[in-house]
Amino acid sequence: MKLKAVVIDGELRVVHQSGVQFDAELPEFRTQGGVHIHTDRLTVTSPVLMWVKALDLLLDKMKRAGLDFSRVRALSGSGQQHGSVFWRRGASETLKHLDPDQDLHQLLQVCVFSVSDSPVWMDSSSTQQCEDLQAAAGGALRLAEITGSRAYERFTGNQIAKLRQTRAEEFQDTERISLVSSFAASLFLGGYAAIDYSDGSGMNLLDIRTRNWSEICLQATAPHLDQLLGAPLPSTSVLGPVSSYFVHRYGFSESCSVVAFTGDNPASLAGMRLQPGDVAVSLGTSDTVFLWLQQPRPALEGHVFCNPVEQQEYMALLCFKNGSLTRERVRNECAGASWELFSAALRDTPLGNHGNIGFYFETMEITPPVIGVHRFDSADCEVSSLSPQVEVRAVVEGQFLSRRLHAERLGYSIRHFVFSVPGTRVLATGGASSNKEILQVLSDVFNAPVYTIDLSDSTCLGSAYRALHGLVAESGASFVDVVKKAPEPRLVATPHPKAKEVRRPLYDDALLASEAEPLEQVKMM
Ligand SMILES: Nc1ncnc2c1ncn2[C@@H]1O[C@H](COP(=O)(O)OP(=O)(O)O)[C@@H](O)[C@H]1O
Ligand SMILES: O=C(CO)[C@@H](O)[C@H](O)COP(=O)(O)O
Repeated sequence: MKLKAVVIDGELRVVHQSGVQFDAELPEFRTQGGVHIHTDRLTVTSPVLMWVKALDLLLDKMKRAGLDFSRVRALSGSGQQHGSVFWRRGASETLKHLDPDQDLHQLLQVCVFSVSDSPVWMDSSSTQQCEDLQAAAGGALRLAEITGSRAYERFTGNQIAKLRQTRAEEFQDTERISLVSSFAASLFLGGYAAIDYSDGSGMNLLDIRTRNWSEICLQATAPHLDQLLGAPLPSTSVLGPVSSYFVHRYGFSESCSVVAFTGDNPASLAGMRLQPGDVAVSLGTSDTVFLWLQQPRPALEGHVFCNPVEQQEYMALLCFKNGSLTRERVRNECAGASWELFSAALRDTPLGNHGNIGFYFETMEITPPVIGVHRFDSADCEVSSLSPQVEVRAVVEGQFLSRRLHAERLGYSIRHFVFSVPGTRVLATGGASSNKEILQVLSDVFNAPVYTIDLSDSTCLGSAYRALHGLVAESGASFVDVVKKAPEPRLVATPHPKAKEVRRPLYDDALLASEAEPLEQVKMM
């Protein structure tokens, strides 16, 4: 988990990149993977001041590297979706008068946040609040029709309801609630930034058709919540100029525009210049699969968000919690903690893994909502272990099989695409998309060609593209036109000629078995 920055020039070339790793460079916050997992194993938070301090470090690194901030015409950004920041009463005054001689961490460490540990996307502790919200909205499907998703524990509205019920004093002391994205934008603006439609769709609070807060959801969550949230705005909005703090401390121009920040997945859609018909697979901390949608058709599984670059359109997304961290654990146990050895194991084992497969839901999964680890040998018998090399392939094939199954279900439910339709491109991004062997398995399991963009971090690049678009969006210029000079995605893997053949008997059988019986057992654990 990192805070990262990318700077592009007018030709869309990347001219600067920097990053700050939370665990390693800010050890005083004692996070693992950027988060604290609480003793109930359900509550997951991050210290909000760690994010603030990371921004100080990042901007200092960029300055030391010689970046001329005065040439930056616009900035935007993205944050992990769903996470929330609670500003204490009086914080807006503090934000307006930041002293450029001090760093942000010093200025904001006392009395600015009513909750010091922000709930993040990995949290799954608000089940009761989810049930309450669905009951108030008239059921899970009705809630999905309004907000694009049934109630999910990590969605911000349910986290807000939980905080109001369990920490009433802190809640009373809150004057504004931001998402991680609008929180970061607020720091640059020196005032509260609006939540954009796209990231706002991950809250179970926004009506994705009217693009306004849903009255039913607001009322079921907390009194006067609209005042705490502020009005949502289009994702392409210019929110204002950068604050005088950044002008004096880093030399930004007074006319540098702050364009609305958004969620990491929406930003990634922009960074990959996703087109209708493409399937994006993001292999970051979470694995996500997302598509461009023209019409919203919300279902009980998956999410529909407002589109971050085309105001009238949408995107569909599936999120899988047991992604990179699970692959890392198997790497540590079976491949000597080395990605090279992990990749070698994938090269040395055949597609289909001789019928061995595993499903590794080490923490409560989001899609599907189950927990437990199950391995099956070639005779479909459940086994307690596999040899190290086989285990490596089993985890990657099992993960992508599950991604494909749920994406196909989403595809069918929105009647949008079916894999193996000629021309379907899988666009891969996120940290693990730098691993060619992992991408080969993705291509084989999805039976489609896999493409990447030069930068494995499409969220950052997407934020830079969105900043550029924000400068001209009001005049009607389309995002596609603004980014047409960007390099085309590169083909990195094509499916093995036998992918389809091997897939049917081995993958689909294992898939049906896992989703029916074993997972039913898991559900009862
Ligand atoms: N060579 C590699 N092979 C497989 N996975 C990798 C490799 N390098 C990094 N990763 C994975 O990428 C993840 C980080 O991805 P990143 O996109 O930076 O995360 P985030 O979405 O949280 O910003 C790490 O958890 C790590 O497991
Ligand atoms: O919960 C979701 C999407 O709904 C996650 O995808 C978060 O947006 C965080 O992702 P990482 O960037 O940490 O993988």
